[in-house]
Amino acid sequence: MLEKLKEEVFLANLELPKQGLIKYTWGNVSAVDRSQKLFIIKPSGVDYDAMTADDMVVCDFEGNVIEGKLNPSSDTPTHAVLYKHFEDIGGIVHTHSQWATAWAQAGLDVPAMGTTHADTFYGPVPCARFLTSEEVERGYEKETGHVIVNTFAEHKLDPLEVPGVLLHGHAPFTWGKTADEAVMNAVVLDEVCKMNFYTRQLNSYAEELPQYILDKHYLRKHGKDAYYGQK
Ligand SMILES: O=C(CO)[C@@H](O)[C@@H](O)COP(=O)(O)O
Repeated sequence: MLEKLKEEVFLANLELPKQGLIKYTWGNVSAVDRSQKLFIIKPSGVDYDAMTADDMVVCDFEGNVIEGKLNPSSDTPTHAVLYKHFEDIGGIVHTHSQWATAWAQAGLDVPAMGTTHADTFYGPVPCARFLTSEEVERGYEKETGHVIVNTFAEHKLDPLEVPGVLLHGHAPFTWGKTADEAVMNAVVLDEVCKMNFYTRQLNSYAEELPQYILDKHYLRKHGKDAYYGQK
């Protein structure tokens, strides 16, 4: 069942260590099949060198395992909530990549300081609040998903325009139309966190990108009048 998508998810997971986004098993990638209301995610805590496409786990939008011999990622309930509420996304990534995690631990939104940011994220990437002890008690990973969804609702953000978030004290989640796009967005987010850090070291008063440059860069790559690349 869903063999092609399993292969895609497996390969996207292997990209995380290749891109230097994770150490050990500190991350996960999933992708969804909207027609079947099912998603595929990597198994929990399995060494990337030992993992095969056949180890991928099929889950429903409640996080129940539908097919697979291994336990799914511990973050499966978060992915399930995001697929349920962000109806246009096709893939999700969670990492503990160094630079984005440093910003998450600092509890800072990631401002759009340059066009590297604007090519992918149409505005600042928000840092969602700490979970409360009640939320952790109620269901840590599921409530993590709800905190992300509520953060986007409060900031009136479109998850396709801002395809990522930081969680205070934790790390980033990114997403995209596919698992590969979600991985690319995780790479970009980590890079812009690093660039922003250095920018603020060089000039703590460095300004955020003016709105018209943010518009220009985001919209030339995305949206109906996009002209970047071979469109
Ligand atoms: O956030 C964490 C650990 O803090 C987990 O996402 C990470 O270790 C990945 O766990 P899984 O192997 O996907 O269960």
